[in-house]
Amino acid sequence: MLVLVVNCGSSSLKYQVRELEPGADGGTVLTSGLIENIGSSRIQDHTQALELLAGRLGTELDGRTVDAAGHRVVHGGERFSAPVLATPEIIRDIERLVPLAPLHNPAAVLGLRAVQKTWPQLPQVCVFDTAFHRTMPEHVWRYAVPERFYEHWGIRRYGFHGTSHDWVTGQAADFLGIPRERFRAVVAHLGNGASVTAIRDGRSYDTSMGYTPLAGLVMGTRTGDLDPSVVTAVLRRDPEMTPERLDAVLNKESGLRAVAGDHDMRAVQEAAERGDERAELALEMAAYRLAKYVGGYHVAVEGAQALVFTAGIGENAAPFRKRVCDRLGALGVRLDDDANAARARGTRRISAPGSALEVLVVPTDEEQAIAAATAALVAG
Ligand SMILES: Nc1ncnc2c1ncn2[C@@H]1O[C@H](COP(=O)(O)OP(=O)(O)O)[C@@H](O)[C@H]1O
Ligand SMILES: CC(=O)OP(=O)(O)O
Ligand SMILES: [Mg+2]
Repeated sequence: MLVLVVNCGSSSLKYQVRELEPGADGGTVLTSGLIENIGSSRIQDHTQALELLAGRLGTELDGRTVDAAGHRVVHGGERFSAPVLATPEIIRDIERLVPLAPLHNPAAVLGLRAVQKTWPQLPQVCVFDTAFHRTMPEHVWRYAVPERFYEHWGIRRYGFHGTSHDWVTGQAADFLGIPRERFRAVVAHLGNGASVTAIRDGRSYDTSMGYTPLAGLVMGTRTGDLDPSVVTAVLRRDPEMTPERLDAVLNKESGLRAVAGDHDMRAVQEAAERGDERAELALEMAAYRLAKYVGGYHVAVEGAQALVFTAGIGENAAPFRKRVCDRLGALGVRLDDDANAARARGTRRISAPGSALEVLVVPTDEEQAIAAATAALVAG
């Protein structure tokens, strides 16, 4: 079976076509690609990115046709706790969740509809970022707010990047030879969006994102954790400010972009190396915030066996990993500086012998996980 996997991130569209058997692993990759910098002058939006993709597939597949498409959908709310076959009604439900994930669900909806238009008979499956975090206990997913916030509006913590956290957890446990159901870890998914998850008994116990993907770490363009009074204060003081405008400021004009003037980690690192003080400050803020979470989650899981870095920054930004690990000496974390700096690929250990936690880099593979779930659902 040929499965097209579509992963619409906030600034990128990753796709793969995989050949696989239902019930087996993610199979082999026939073709793949990445359309980056969505939102730039070259590629204005996801619709344009999808047009580009349809054109490329025509030539890359050499006449073969895909049997199903699997989509990464960021917000599944409380309704979706497992992958589902997309119907027009399901797509409308995902659209209804747009206010909860303004950077992401619109892209997923565009992707679902664009594929439907191009290949009307193609079964499509939605795989949700929120599903993996459904194992969080109630004292973790609750906010200490009046009950009606949850009852009327579903205001609770959901957590995101679940497909990635799930996949990376399995890979890390395998690498270390620890049975997954006994694996305790802290997994840091650091991309444009970034989140850290406490893994207990191989499952999600806590995670840094919340009601929306705005909470937690300092990200490329998002604030991460913030005193909610900041929101009410700005709304009161700035007569021009509206909730929609402030949403955009907190999601798209904050984080590294606000502090360092650029949202891209490569650019911020280069600026810091040139001695740019704002870039240096942004990196210290981001590393400090992450280190605090790692300490907290080490406690949450009653002693993590491993700290795992993944996604664009986690897999590639060795100086940033070092900044974080250097703050974790009190936990007994010892980095192997050479292993950390080595330009390697694949799952690898970067901690020194005797480190209290194994520190690993594990490439994430959301596409493989989505392909497997898609094939299983379509075949079943
Ligand atoms: N070699 C590298 N060094 C430092 N940062 C990198 C490197 N490669 C990619 N990144 C960073 O990874 C981030 C994008 O991660 P990615 O997982 O692709 O994001 P998303 O899927 O959320 O769009 C960007 O901040 C980018 O600068
Ligand atoms: C949920 C989220 O932040 O996704 P991304 O990292 O793709 O922006
Ligand atoms: Mg991503």
